Amino acid sequence: MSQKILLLPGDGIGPEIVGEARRVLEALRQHHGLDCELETAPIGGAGYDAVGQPLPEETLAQARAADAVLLGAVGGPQYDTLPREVRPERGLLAIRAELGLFGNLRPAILYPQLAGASALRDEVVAGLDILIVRELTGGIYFGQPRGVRRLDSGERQGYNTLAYSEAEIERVARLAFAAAQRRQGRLCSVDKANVLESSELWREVVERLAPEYPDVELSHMYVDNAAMQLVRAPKQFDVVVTGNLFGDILSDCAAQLTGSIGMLPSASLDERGKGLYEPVHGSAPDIAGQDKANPLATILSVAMMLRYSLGAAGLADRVEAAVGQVLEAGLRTPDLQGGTHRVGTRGMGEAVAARL
Ligand SMILES: NC(=O)c1ccc[n+]([C@@H]2O[C@H](COP(=O)([O-])OP(=O)(O)OC[C@H]3O[C@@H](n4cnc5c(N)ncnc54)[C@H](O)[C@@H]3O)[C@@H](O)[C@H]2O)c1
Ligand SMILES: CC(C)[C@H](C(=O)O)[C@@H](O)C(=O)O
Ligand SMILES: [Mg+2]
Repeated sequence: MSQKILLLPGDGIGPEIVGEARRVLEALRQHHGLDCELETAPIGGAGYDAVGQPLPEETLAQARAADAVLLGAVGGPQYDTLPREVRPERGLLAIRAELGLFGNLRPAILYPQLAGASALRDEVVAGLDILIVRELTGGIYFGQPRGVRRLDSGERQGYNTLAYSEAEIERVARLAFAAAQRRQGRLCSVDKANVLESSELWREVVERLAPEYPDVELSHMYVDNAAMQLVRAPKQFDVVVTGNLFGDILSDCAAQLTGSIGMLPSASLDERGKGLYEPVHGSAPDIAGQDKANPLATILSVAMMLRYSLGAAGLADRVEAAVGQVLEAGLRTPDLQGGTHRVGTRGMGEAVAARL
């Protein structure tokens, strides 16, 4: 049966990179029998421009009806002065919450062809393959109360709430334990349990689950040390599980180990494994519309979509192999050092599609 894929290009470089992902999907449809229908809908600033909402109702309905969703990126300086409730980023947070996408898988893999492009020395990063499992629908991003209030002194105070329930911790921890079982069997839970009560509970719940996964070696690390260890000796990590804000920050940090943030895909999954797929990076307004953005994070997100939501692991392998081949051939977008052929967004997308 034909599978429905919803494309949400969003803002900035979003339409450019999703355009290249579409090219890859069309190559799979034409040459490898992928039976899919592609639809497109606005989100973020594009949603605001279209109907005054960063997550239009129609877009949400289409996302619910789709087998999988691919998102580019949202946001841009032209939207930064809008009221908070209608800013593009709220549209992204809303679709994650509405679809119950609590488990965000962010693999950071160094392609061997990009060894010299990593921020770290070859011997420290060669063969790097980390999976960051970020909790995505809780924590300080969603905690209530939140807002800006007037204090008795007359000055304003901005405030947010960091809260995690046992159930929220347990479901993301189980996802991470299961991922570790399929990988090297090591799970590091990252928190700030020396200061935060929410982290103390996080650590307790993760620890309580450990006996159910005897084949996984569990460790705990404070987030400040984890940031340092990621750039000191990243290969000590196999799977990292952490909260929403810590995971946001650590995944951008891990991106640089792989050569560029333009290389990091992600999958945001619900309880049943249905998902939204998106590159880890943002809308990159500084390079938008210039054919400079690296589309590989989005194309690799398509591979994750094929593997996790569309039951097409073989096609996922093909897409990842095609990415390896274009890097092997020396093609590089401006964000990637080295190589022999400078290409733009389109040139990179066409090269991957051609190898399919
Ligand atoms: N998932 C998302 O939609 C998402 C994620 C992060 C940031 N944002 C939004 O994006 C806007 C810009 O945020 P930012 O500048 O902090 O982060 P960003 O990730 O957009 O850009 C950071 C830097 O990385 C570069 N970069 C990012 N993606 C790239 C790619 N594919 N190829 C080459 N270079 C790339 C940019 O040019 C920029 O120099 C903001 O409005 C922010 O809220 C959205
Ligand atoms: C744009 C923003 C809401 C988003 C986040 O913080 O989750 C982004 O930084 C990400 O990493 O997906
Ligand atoms: Mg981020």
